[in-house]
Amino acid sequence: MLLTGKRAIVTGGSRGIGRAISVELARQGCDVVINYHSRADEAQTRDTAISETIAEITALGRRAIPLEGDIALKRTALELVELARAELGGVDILASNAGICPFHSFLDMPAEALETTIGVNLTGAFYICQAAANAMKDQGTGGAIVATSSISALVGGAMQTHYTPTKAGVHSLMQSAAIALGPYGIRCNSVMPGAIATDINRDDWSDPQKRAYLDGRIPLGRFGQPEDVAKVVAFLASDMAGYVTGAALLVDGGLYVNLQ
Ligand SMILES: NC(=O)C1=CN([C@@H]2O[C@H](COP(=O)(O)OP(=O)(O)OC[C@H]3O[C@@H](n4cnc5c(N)ncnc54)[C@H](OP(=O)(O)O)[C@@H]3O)[C@@H](O)[C@H]2O)C=CC1
Ligand SMILES: C[C@H](O)[C@@H]1OC(=O)[C@H](O)[C@@H]1O
Repeated sequence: MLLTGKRAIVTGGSRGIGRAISVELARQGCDVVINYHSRADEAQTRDTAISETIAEITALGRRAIPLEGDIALKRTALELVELARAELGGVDILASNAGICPFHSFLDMPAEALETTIGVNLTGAFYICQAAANAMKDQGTGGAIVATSSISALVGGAMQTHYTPTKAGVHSLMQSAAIALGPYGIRCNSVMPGAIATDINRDDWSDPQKRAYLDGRIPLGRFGQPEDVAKVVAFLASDMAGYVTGAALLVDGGLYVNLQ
């Protein structure tokens, strides 16, 4: 195990990549505070998702402590860190992962779609990184922050003009935070997933033509699974990456480098 006895916070941890990160961190020895958030009309789906995640972690013999809350709000970040302190005695690892991507064309982008996407993906990442870093600094034992950026930090998407800048922003946040927090022994890195099969892109990829096109562009010949990303997050959070900070790691099956 890479992370025996560590205490972690994972945002957006009920489904998809965040769920896989929560479970992998537990498999590697962490207890985990898990943040999630759903619209009221999705309550049943949400409750099932978080319950399944908790059950999986409990079966591994680790603790899973859920906290529902909108990560765009600073209040949620402070509550998450307070919960980790109260229940686990502190926080050693943060996986800042929560994100949304409501696909929309550029020229008629509603202000609300833009502002919500920036709020959850970038402002939310800032607040939780700041709150966790303050706790790690106070503890005096260092820590590791791994943010979920994206291949979309490096390349664009016509239906993602509100989204790709947030992922570039998360990448940049980790670079600057690595400098600010290095003196406290806190490492900050990001993962850049490529095309990973989760709910976020289910509708977009229901178009068979788009799916076939993407399929053909991935040198490793398959879409990624959430677990492909989670393993890299666990590595970056661990002492195996003890001299890695300010780095970004593509987890994309080679998609980014495949020009022709
Ligand atoms: N899938 C992909 O191809 C890629 C994904 N990414 C990034 O990976 C991250 C995870 O995405 P993915 O797993 O695919 O998406 P999913 O839609 O499967 O999961 C999103 C998670 O984020 C949570 N969430 C959504 N909004 C909020 C909010 N306001 N506050 C707190 N939690 C919230 C959801 O909680 P709930 O279940 O309660 O709704 C859920 O746990 C995102 O940052 C995304 O940008 C990056 C590159 C590629
Ligand atoms: C949601 C998209 O399918 C997914 O999100 C990303 O960040 C990737 O670049 C894909 O576009």
